[in-house]
Amino acid sequence: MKHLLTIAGSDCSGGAGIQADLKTFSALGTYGMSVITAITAQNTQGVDAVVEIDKSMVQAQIDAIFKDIVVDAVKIGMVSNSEIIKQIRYSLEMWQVPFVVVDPVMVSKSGHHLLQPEAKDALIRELLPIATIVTPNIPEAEVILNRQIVTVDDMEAAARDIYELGPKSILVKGGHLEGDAIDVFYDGTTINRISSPRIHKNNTHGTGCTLSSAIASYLALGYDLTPAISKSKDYVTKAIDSGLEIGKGVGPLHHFHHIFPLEDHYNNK
Ligand SMILES: Nc1ncnc2c1ncn2[C@@H]1O[C@H](COP(=O)(O)OP(=O)(O)O)[C@@H](O)[C@H]1O
Ligand SMILES: Cc1ncc(COP(=O)(O)OP(=O)(O)O)c(N)n1
Repeated sequence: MKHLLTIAGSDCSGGAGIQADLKTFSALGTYGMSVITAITAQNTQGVDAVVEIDKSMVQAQIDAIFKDIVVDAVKIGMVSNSEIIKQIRYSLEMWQVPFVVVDPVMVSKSGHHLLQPEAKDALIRELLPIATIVTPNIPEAEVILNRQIVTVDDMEAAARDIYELGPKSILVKGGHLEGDAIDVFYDGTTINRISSPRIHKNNTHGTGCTLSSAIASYLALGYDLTPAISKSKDYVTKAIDSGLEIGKGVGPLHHFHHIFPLEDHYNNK
């Protein structure tokens, strides 16, 4: 059994953040653990309030896990402020982990800031260089690079430029464009487009959290980056397509346990 850790914010409605991450870990047959950086009061319609956790408590949670349990991969999501970001960098350098997936969460679909604007530089400086893969959506890639991204060619150029900021690889997610859902992967050598049909359903809350947690799970399970991304995208696509109708707004994904039988992992490794 592989042990996965998410360092992220809590979404009390269960669609995004820590809750989506743990559901993904579990559905993919891994053991999930969490370090909470912030508590959000949110639902399918928006974010009502955020309380940030003190950095000393973030440190204490990380230490409690690592001094007792082997961690096979970490996914980092909502990190809120620069103090928490610096703490995460310090703690992960101290404890070391084979794979770090950084989802640079900045703004929720409903438009609420989940990263203080002052923390953007700290996120780029402290977390990108320790990332096995960083997974910005288009608005996040635009903030990181300070320029607009409107086509898939722009996504490719963005992937090359964000790679220069230090991650081992990058996936620019295309959920915010129209047409097929095309993501762009770059590992410093080759650019790949990973495409899936766009699903016209209203339950896409937590797609980014789910994708990054699935990638972390598949890396821990022994897959290389390219197959880990393809399998994760397949997982997200099916989880949207199930059309879970919960809440009055943008609903959550359905984390089917039966989509990926566990033997799949162990036979294909
Ligand atoms: N309507 C959709 N149909 C199919 N795939 C989607 C859809 N929306 C997003 N995706 C996919 O979900 C993943 C998360 O992307 P995105 O929604 O851009 O991230 P975020 O949740 O961080 O904004 C990507 O692989 C993207 O291509
Ligand atoms: C606590 C928390 N973390 C992250 C997000 C953003 O999640 P994401 O997967 O990008 O989904 P949407 O916000 O795009 O639905 C969040 N909302 N809350």
